Amino acid sequence: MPLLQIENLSKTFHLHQFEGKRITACTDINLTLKHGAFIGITGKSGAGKSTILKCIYRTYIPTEGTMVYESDCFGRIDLAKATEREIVDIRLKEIGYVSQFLKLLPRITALEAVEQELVAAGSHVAAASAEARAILSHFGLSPSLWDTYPNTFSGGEKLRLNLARAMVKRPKFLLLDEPTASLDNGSKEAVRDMIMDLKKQGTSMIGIFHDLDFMEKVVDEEYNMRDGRLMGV
Ligand SMILES: Nc1ncnc2c1ncn2[C@@H]1O[C@H](COP(=O)(O)OP(=O)(O)OP(=O)(O)O)[C@@H](O)[C@H]1O
Repeated sequence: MPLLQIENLSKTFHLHQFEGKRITACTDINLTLKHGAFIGITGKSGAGKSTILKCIYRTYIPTEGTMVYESDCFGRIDLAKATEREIVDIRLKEIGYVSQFLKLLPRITALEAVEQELVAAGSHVAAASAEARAILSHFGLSPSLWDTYPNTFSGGEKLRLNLARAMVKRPKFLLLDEPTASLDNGSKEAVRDMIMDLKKQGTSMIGIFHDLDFMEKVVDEEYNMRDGRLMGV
């Protein structure tokens, strides 16, 4: 059994404020992710790449299709039909999501944001603090920023904090939406090291990339998206 089997996935948005206009972001997506594998997806802006990741993470509820996932918590489960409670549990313990956009509660410092992830997953506070510091250093987030609020961080700083938050829990399955966007070469190296490290430990991943050189060095399989459809390359 693969880790994730997506069949006939489609997502259509209904824009009620525009007289019911519809936008079909992705259509008839079929994808198999084996345990421990890394799939890379490229494609033009607006092709529907992020929509696939957001359906898997259940930020969006798919319009059609199934996404059967081998969960540690629940066994085989269709993420398209899982309850909100099941999704919350799976996000907490199994699936990480990284993007450049950061949604944090106000007045939570960068260090606390990483510590919280670990504590929510069951770590002790002292251990969480040490691990959080180590991973923020790994991703080159300046220690002078650790005790400040991330809402003023640059795009690259937000991304590095997001990477630290998602990767520190060593999730079983990681979704990466442009994990190297707006990073300098040193930070890209840190992301690559962490990806290779997670791969060695068996983490399965799906990532969206505009940086094809970076992608080709880390993924096992590549797909290209065009007009909402997924094609092999
Ligand atoms: N919440 C939403 N409501 C309405 N339309 C949406 C929504 N999310 C995405 N879309 C539309 O779906 C299409 C695909 O968007 P998506 O973000 O998946 O593309 P993408 O390939 O990830 O693009 P990019 O590389 O620019 O991030 C776009 O036309 C977008 O406007």
